[in-house]
Amino acid sequence: MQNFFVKSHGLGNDYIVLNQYEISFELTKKAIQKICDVHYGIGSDGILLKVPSFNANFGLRILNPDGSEAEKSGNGLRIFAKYLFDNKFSRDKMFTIETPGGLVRAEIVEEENGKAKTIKVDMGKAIFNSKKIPVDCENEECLDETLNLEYKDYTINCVSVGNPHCVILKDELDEKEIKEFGSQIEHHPMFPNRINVQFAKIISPTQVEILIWERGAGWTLASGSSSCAVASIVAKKGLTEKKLEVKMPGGILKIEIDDLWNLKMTGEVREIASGILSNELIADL
Ligand SMILES: N[C@@H](CCC[C@H](N)C(=O)O)C(=O)O
Repeated sequence: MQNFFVKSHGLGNDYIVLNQYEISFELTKKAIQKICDVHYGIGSDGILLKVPSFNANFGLRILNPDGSEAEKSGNGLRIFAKYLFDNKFSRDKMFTIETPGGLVRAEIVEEENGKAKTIKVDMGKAIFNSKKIPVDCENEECLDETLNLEYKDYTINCVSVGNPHCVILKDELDEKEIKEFGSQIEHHPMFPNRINVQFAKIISPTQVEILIWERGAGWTLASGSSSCAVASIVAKKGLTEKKLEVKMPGGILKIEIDDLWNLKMTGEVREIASGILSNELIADL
């Protein structure tokens, strides 16, 4: 077993990719936490594990740095698509990937020196039904509802794009505020599966700026599923058009939404490093 890894990022949202058939250890909660730790491991916003699929060309599991599992990840899917193309698992530029949050179609739209650079992912449908997100809300859709924290209230809007999101519209974005309250919102009893949190500011009918607090990861520089979630909410409220740019601290993603709320996301991915996990790290997992 080689224990080969690749580390890449999508706009500063970084993932380690592993192949289930190329690792000699069990990816337990403790192992995930250690590998994602910046001091004891490689450090990352999560692990992408290549697994077999009967329904798609490839299968993907997405593991958060706290050891929990996510249903979907936008940057994770683009990073995984680059890994598949660059490492010749797929010679086609279009292929399907099965995630626990649904089947997606990925397309390499731009290459650089034979490696994938810009990737488009068909992320599936935005779902606004409270029960399906899930969010404990009396109304069928959780839009403009009040979330009570201990010393603060927020007006929230919830959506699932395969994984659950809570979007809070703001006139001004404050990094300190999302870092202070992100975890409390993520763990609020209204959200039985916890939730990803975004603060969002409308810049124009075609641009929105966001800050992100990710379930199981905390503050991140970018998030693909968060971008899709925010785009769905602001478009549903009629605050923007359905083709828009989402600006994050790490960069910009392009989102397109059709009349049935199907989402397409396009953006760059860059490889950081590849190598072999040390036997000394594996012995401590
Ligand atoms: N960074 C991701 C989202 C990863 C999953 C998330 N932490 C969750 O638990 O749902 C993205 O780019 O979408």
